[in-house]
Amino acid sequence: MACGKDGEQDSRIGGIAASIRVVPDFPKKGIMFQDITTLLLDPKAFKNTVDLFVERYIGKDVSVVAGIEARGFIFGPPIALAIGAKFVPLRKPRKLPGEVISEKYVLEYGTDCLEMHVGAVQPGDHALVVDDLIATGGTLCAAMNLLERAGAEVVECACVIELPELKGREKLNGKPLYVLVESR
Ligand SMILES: O=P(O)(O)OC[C@H]1O[C@H](OP(=O)(O)OP(=O)(O)O)[C@H](O)[C@@H]1O
Ligand SMILES: Nc1ncnc2[nH]cnc12
Repeated sequence: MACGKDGEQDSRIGGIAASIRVVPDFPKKGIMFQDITTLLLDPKAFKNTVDLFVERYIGKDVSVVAGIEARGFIFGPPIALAIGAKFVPLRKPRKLPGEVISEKYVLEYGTDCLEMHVGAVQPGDHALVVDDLIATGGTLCAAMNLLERAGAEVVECACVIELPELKGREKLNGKPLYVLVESR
């Protein structure tokens, strides 16, 4: 969770958490869907979200922000622009036109695959992986595998929301994960 130097929660977190709508039983029964589209409707909450990430990563030698399709494409690019890093989209299969590397993974509700353009990331790049949410951690794991296969060092993963009961953090092989809010 985002805390200040004295360990207290940043005062912006409450507004961010309150702006996220929770939709029960979407897209199927038993899933409490964390809907960030309502956060995007609140310019103050959206700006505070991006600012909190930028404040954490500016000046930290991050050379690439990798955003995960689709919702990582909302938060990743403004962070990349603000910290002076390149943005690399990690896309669902058959969307990227160039040569790709692929990683399959298991989701809370199904399976999927992520692809990255060969050459987008170089050995020696320092990567930050950005997504809206970590559930089981499978998506972030696949993203990190792609970046590491390309020779990058993954510095950290950053998400707006964590579903702690799914223990996705434990799947990240000790890689640090920074989140702003826990699911309600
Ligand atoms: O931690 P995990 O269990 O892997 O799940 C997290 C992923 O699930 C959601 O994306 P989804 O696959 O639903 O795709 P979308 O963003 O295209 O809707 C979310 O945006 C994360 O990317
Ligand atoms: N509960 C959830 N809410 C939103 N996105 C998700 N992706 C996986 N689980 C999710």
